[in-house]
Amino acid sequence: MDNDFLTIALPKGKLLIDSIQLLSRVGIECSHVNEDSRKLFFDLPESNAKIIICRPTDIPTYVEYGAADLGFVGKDTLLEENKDVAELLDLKFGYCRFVVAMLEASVPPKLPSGEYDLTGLNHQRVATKFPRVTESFFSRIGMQVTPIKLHGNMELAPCVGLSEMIVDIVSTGKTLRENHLVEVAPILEATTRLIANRVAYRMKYERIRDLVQSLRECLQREVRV
Ligand SMILES: Nc1ncnc2c1ncn2[C@@H]1O[C@H](COP(=O)(O)OP(=O)(O)OP(=O)(O)O)[C@@H](O)[C@H]1O
Ligand SMILES: O=P(O)(O)OC[C@H]1O[C@H](OP(=O)(O)OP(=O)(O)O)[C@H](O)[C@@H]1O
Repeated sequence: MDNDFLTIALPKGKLLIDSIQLLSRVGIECSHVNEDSRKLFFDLPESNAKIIICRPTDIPTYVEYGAADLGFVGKDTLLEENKDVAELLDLKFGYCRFVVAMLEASVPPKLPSGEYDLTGLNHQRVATKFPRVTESFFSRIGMQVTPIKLHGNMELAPCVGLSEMIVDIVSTGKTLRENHLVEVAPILEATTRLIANRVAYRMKYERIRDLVQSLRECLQREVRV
């Protein structure tokens, strides 16, 4: 094993461009990497590294099995996939929030604290791409729900009677508004994280430590600017 060589898994989709820009800024020049071609891996001999492009939800799996030493992944996906990987750094980009939402017409009353009273929704159905995060949130507030796993367009589910609620990512809030949905509870905030395979983290410790340090310094410089 070349303990200086890194295979880095990047997610196609919303997080790809920021991931490429950040890596290029810390000396792993990969600005030619893109998802427009069908090419899924890119050798970077000058950086002694390789980039592989994966579906965002598959990144923790590639890293857990060691097919990639490192991966860039949203905290939402990391929590949902629950793989045995090391979370090394919050990369700060790709900010989004997880919320519970439901149709405007069915929102529950509010408590004196200003929060919605969700207790009347016990045992209801929740459409989501994130059943683990959903169950864990509701069990934390003493409720049980039935998650219905979907792969996209969760907002449709309450509109057609598939579920009473959804748990999904909100960024601008436009998708909720356009489908007459209202946020009734925040769950958590997510940003992109750097994760590592646990064995690679030990075997390639110096290379990974130096990269983490460069990323940290780069992120701190950005905050100061
Ligand atoms: N509207 C959004 N605004 C900001 N970040 C988002 C938004 N939606 C998703 N994200 C973040 O980007 C990550 C990847 O989202 P993207 O939509 O590119 O892929 P996906 O379709 O969810 O993944 P997959 O194809 O594996 O199901 C999410 O896990 C989340 O961390
Ligand atoms: O608050 P907004 O800015 O409207 O963003 C929220 C939308 O973004 C995500 O969907 P995405 O575009 O990733 O589509 P998908 O559900 O098919 O993955 C999420 O699932 C919401 O539908």
